[in-house]
Amino acid sequence: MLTEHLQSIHADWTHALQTFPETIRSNVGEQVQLHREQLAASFYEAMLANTEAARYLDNKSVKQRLSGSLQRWMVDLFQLETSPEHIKKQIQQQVEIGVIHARIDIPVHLVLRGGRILKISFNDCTDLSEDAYRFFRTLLDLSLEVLAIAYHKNAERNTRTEEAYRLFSISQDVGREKEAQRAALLNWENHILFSQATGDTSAESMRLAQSEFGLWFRHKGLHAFEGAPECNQILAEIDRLDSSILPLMTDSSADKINVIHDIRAALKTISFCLESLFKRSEELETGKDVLTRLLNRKFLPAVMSKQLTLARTRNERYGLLVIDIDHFKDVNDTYGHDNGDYILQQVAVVLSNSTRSGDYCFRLGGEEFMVVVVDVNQQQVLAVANKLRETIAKERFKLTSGKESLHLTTSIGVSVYSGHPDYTYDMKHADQALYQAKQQGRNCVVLWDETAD
Ligand SMILES: Nc1nc2c(ncn2[C@@H]2O[C@H](COP(=O)(O)OP(=O)(O)OP(=O)(O)O)[C@@H](O)[C@H]2O)c(=O)[nH]1
Repeated sequence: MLTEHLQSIHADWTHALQTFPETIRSNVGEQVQLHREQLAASFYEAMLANTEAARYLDNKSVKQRLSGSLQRWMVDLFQLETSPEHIKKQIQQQVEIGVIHARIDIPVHLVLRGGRILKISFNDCTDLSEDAYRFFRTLLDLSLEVLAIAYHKNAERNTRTEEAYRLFSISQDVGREKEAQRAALLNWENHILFSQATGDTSAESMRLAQSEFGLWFRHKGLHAFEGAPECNQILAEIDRLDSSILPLMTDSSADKINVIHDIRAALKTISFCLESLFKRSEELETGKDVLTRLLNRKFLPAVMSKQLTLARTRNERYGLLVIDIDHFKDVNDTYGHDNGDYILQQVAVVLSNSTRSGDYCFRLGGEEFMVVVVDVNQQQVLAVANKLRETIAKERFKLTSGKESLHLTTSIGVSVYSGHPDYTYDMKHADQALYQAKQQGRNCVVLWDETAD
């Protein structure tokens, strides 16, 4: 589903394809195809000459990857196809590019500058009718508009998450806040019961939304926990209590015992949601995965952008190890989930103890971990990966009974910083190498092969 903004772009895109005759569109498409190398060359020449843009680029990546991607993007953009599905696909592709720009943090003005360079170069290397140039500019502008929308949305989301987190961690002591809000909710319940007993049931003084808890939740909690699904659930329960259940307190035909039960049940749901929100925020506050105490995924962007800056400015390369426990499902199936959890904790300890203090150990999720090995070359990363694999294979992992133990093996996919400004690019390669390690029979290390891409 396209958002409202993108739907209007879809309409404009369709209109542009309908307005310009096929002869013009096909002519422009052919010229883009013919001059793609030259267009990409002038684009990157101008970008590399710009100090700000050059921070995101280097000659090797331009030659090996970026120039080819830019050429493919342009040729794709000027395909002759005009079906609504094709236009939708085109728009979605531009959205994906905008999301990557936001992740890499490439400012929009540089993207616009790129668009301007392409327009000038296309003019310089072709000799076409004014209508053809107009078509070229229209489609390029539509694409840039989508890129900017996607960029803005994602950059804004990142900032909002950070803001919410900051607000919470700066102004609150999470542990104390949790206790205070639990107590506020309990106070409200006591207040309701007391009002019922004394017959003082004026609706306004009883509304949960206006209580200390309600005010805190609506003004601070919602902001701090923004985006969490429990927020809507709490809001819905507050609303249900205030608008449907509380009025029954003054309704002489309602069964008061049932009303009290309903209030209790709603408060229980709210408490439960609140508990899980706080639990997540404690995890967020420390940046640690609750089970293993390793770093959680949330902190990947922060850590990786620091590493990328070091790689760019000080030429300190890093390696990524994506580590997956082999046949972990069998461990759960044979010894139960608690033992599975216990083993994950022990694997995390081995990872922490076997890496240097400057390295970063993440739990990516489930039984998959990642180590960012800092300041290394390819040979050193491979040595670290092999040492880790051997250490884990030699270890005896205890079961919760304390009596038995078992051996485990791991498969490890390795990639080395490639110069790409988007860290997910190298992570994807480490993932692909891990897949190969599993294919090769597990309990092994595979380095991502650059020539295989
Ligand atoms: N105990 C426990 N198990 C988990 C956790 N997260 C994921 N798992 C389990 O990890 C297992 C992963 O299984 P698969 O993805 O099939 O992989 P595998 O059995 O390790 O097999 P290969 O990776 O192919 O060697 C599943 O059984 C998940 O339920 C967790 O937090 N605790």
